Order: sequence, then C-alpha cells, then structure tokens
Amino acid sequence: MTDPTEIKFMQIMHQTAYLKPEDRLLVAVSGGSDSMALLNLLLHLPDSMRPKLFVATVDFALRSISSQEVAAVRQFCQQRQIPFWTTRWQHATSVTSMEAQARQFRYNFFQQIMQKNQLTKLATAHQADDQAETILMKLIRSGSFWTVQGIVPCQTWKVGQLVRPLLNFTKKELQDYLHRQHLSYAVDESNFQDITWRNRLRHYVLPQLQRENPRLHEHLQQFSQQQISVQNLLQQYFQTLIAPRLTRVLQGWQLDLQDLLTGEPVQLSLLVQYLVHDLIQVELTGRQLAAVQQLFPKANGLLKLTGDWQLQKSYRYLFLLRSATSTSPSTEQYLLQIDQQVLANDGQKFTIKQSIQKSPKTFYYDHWPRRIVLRHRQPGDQVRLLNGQHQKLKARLINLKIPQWQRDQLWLILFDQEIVWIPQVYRYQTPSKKFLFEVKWERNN
Ligand SMILES: Nc1ncnc2c1ncn2[C@@H]1O[C@H](COP(=O)(O)OP(=O)(O)OP(=O)(O)O)[C@@H](O)[C@H]1O
Repeated sequence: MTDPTEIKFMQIMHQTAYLKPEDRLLVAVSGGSDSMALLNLLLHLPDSMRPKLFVATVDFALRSISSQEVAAVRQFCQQRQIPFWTTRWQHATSVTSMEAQARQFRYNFFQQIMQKNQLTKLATAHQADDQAETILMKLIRSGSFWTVQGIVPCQTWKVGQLVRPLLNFTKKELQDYLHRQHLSYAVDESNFQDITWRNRLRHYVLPQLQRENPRLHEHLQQFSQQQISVQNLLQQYFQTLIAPRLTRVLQGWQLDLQDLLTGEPVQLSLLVQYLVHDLIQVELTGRQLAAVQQLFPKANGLLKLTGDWQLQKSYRYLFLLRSATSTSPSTEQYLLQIDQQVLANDGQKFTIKQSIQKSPKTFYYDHWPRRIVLRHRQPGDQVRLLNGQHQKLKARLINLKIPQWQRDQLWLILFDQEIVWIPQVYRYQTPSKKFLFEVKWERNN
C-alpha cells in the first residue's frame, strides 16, 4: 500500500478504532466520489483491520442516469465478491420535504438489510466538506452551544453503530485518490445548482474562506471534535449537578437554583438548555435562549416553550411544567365527613379525624363542624390568625414563596366556610382547646 490517501485512512482507522475486523459493515454507496472512495479505501485496508464488507445503494430514480450508476456500483461489487443490495425509490409525496423523505427511505432500507443479515455497523461517506458546511449552517441558524454540533464520527444507531470514517478527508482529496486509482464515479448535477442554501455556501462562501486559510476544513473538523468532547463532559457534569436538586412535581419538574454554578445567566442558560433537552427533548430557539438568560436576574418570570411546556422561575426554584398546569384553578369541590376518606381528582386523598393528642398535624376548632368542604382557593380567601384577625390567603402564599401554579393546585379544607387546613401551608389558629382534629393526607407522587 503506497497511496498517501490509503496510508492516511489506515492511520485514522488505527487511531480511532471505530472499525474492527470482526465487524460486519454495511457501506452506503451512492456511486458518487465520496462513497466510491470510502468503499475502495476500506477494501485496501490490511486483512488484520478490514471488516467484512456489504454494500447498499438506493436508486432514487430522479435522474435519468441513476439506474446506470446503480449498475456501475453493482458491477464494482460483483467483481470483488461484495454482497450488494439495491432498491428503487419512486415518489415523494410532497416536493418540499423530498430530501427528508429520501433520507428516511434510505435509512429504513439500510436498517432492514442490517437486521436481516446480522450486520453490526453502517458506514456513510460524509467528508470534511460536508462537515464544514454543516457547522457553518448550524452556526448561522442558531447561537446555541448544544445545537451547533458537527457530524459525529461514530454513534449508536438503531440496529448497531453508524460510523463516518471520512470526516478528515476533503472531497478534492477523495476525487484525486479515485483518479489515481483509475476509478470512475457518478456526478450529481443537482450539486452544481444554487437552489439550496448548502449549495450556495459550498460554491461561494466556503471557497472564499478557504482562500483566507487553506486549512479551514481541518480546523472546523478539529473544532467539531473538541465541541463534541466538551459537550459530553458538560453533560456528565450537569447530570451529577442536577441529580440532587431536581424534584418531580405534579406536572413537571422543579430545580433548586440556590448556589447553583456561579449564578451567572449564561452558565444557567446552558444548563437549562441541557435540562429541557434531557427531560422533554425540546430544543430552545435563539429567541427563547435570549429570554432564558433574561429570566435569571429576575425573582419571578415565565417563558413559554415549544409544545405546551413552559419554564417558570419562582425565587430560588425553576419549574419546567406543562402549560395546562397554570390554567385557572378547578372549581371541583367535595363534601367531607369525619373519618371518611375523599379521593380528589388529582389522586390526593384526605381524611379528617378527631384527635386526642396534639401533633404538628392537628388543629383546634371552636365547635363541631356542620359542613366540611374540600376545594381549591378562590379570590378573596382569608385565613384566621391567632389574634382573631384575618389575613389574605394570597399574601400568605406570597410570603411562603409558593409559586403561582402551585397556589392553584393547593387543596383547602373548610369547616363551615372557615379555612382550617392547607397542606404544608396553614392550620387553623385559635386559642380555644375545644375540639382537636387531624387531617390524614396522602399524595399520589
Ligand atoms: N442513494 C444512496 N444510496 C446509498 N447511500 C447513499 C445514497 N445517497 C447518499 N448515501 C450515503 O449517504 C452519504 C451522505 O449523503 P449525501 O447525499 O450527503 O452525499 P453524496 O453527495 O450523495 O455522496 P457521494 O459523493 O458518495 O455521492 C453518502 O456519502 C453515502 O454514504
């Protein structure tokens, strides 16, 4: 083996160890320069490194020459005794998402072949030009550290692993290699048109940048590797940091922000992006990202996210909740009898008992109640203080820093229209020691 591209490929395969001789590898070959070069480079690996190779090609039937291209790949494989599969894709149901539909079709086909033939890995021929285009496109679209991610060289994928061994090679390098090997390849004319943003970037922006620095592709690939590595580290760090601070609440999660990181908004927004992605698989838009940063210096604030989710900052806590949680409180109402358990519509259970012994769960009341009601709060609700005066319930909830959404979820127990008990918030206050009651309360989570 003397070709410099083959030597470079072998060295990278050796260093990265993405592929092993015991692997059964499906190579996705379109017939273009990148995938033909990949197939040939794999074939020229020494026996001790070369996985068992299989090839699949999707005939997209969009160009008149596509079946000739497939025939050329088939012949290449037959001559070298490589098992080969192909299938034909006829129609896209809508023009706008044609590329996405084609990709979906392609990967489904690969998955089926891998399952049927016990293949462990899939290789595609994404190379350094694809990488540079991808990073720049994402950077232009978004300013998020988590979403500006380059193409990953190796990842777990449906039925095994997906590897991209050519990210360190430019298209030009691969085409020069094929010429030296006297191998032909198909040329996709649509790549020369300027309809797509990717093509315009490829034809005008990247060549200009490359003139400024010919090592641009190398640098972008290096940047991508470091970025992925830092993301992994940060993910691990955030996971351990968040674990003791994250609590499941009724319809979402609560995060304790007290002394978290340095309290700096950019750090916190990095963590929130991670959290939102990890918990509900939602990516924040650029505008939402800016709003998250503005949320942190404030004591309270609310930010609507994609779907029916929202972020709520409430003093030292951050809530990630379904928006439905904060709709107006339910007017549900239950009549209670002493010693009889009531099951509320959110699964919480309440029983009122007469008690003999005073405890943190008991309260005194002046007379035997005639009517006992369980309901949510209503405007104007007041609670009695020990001196006989009343305080607005809302003021008490604000003092206790109970967030808005939680206030509307609270259950109140009333004896003859007087609030006597609210879980973790209030117990009736009176100097009278006439009747002692206890509320047994069970939460569903
Ligand atoms: N029709 C196809 N059949 C099989 N694999 C494909 C097909 N189209 C693309 N691929 C695989 O997906 C990778 C990325 O696809 P993309 O469309 O970005 O590349 P491409 O420009 O078609 O690459 P190539 O130069 O190999 O034709 C290809 O390198 C190849 O491994």
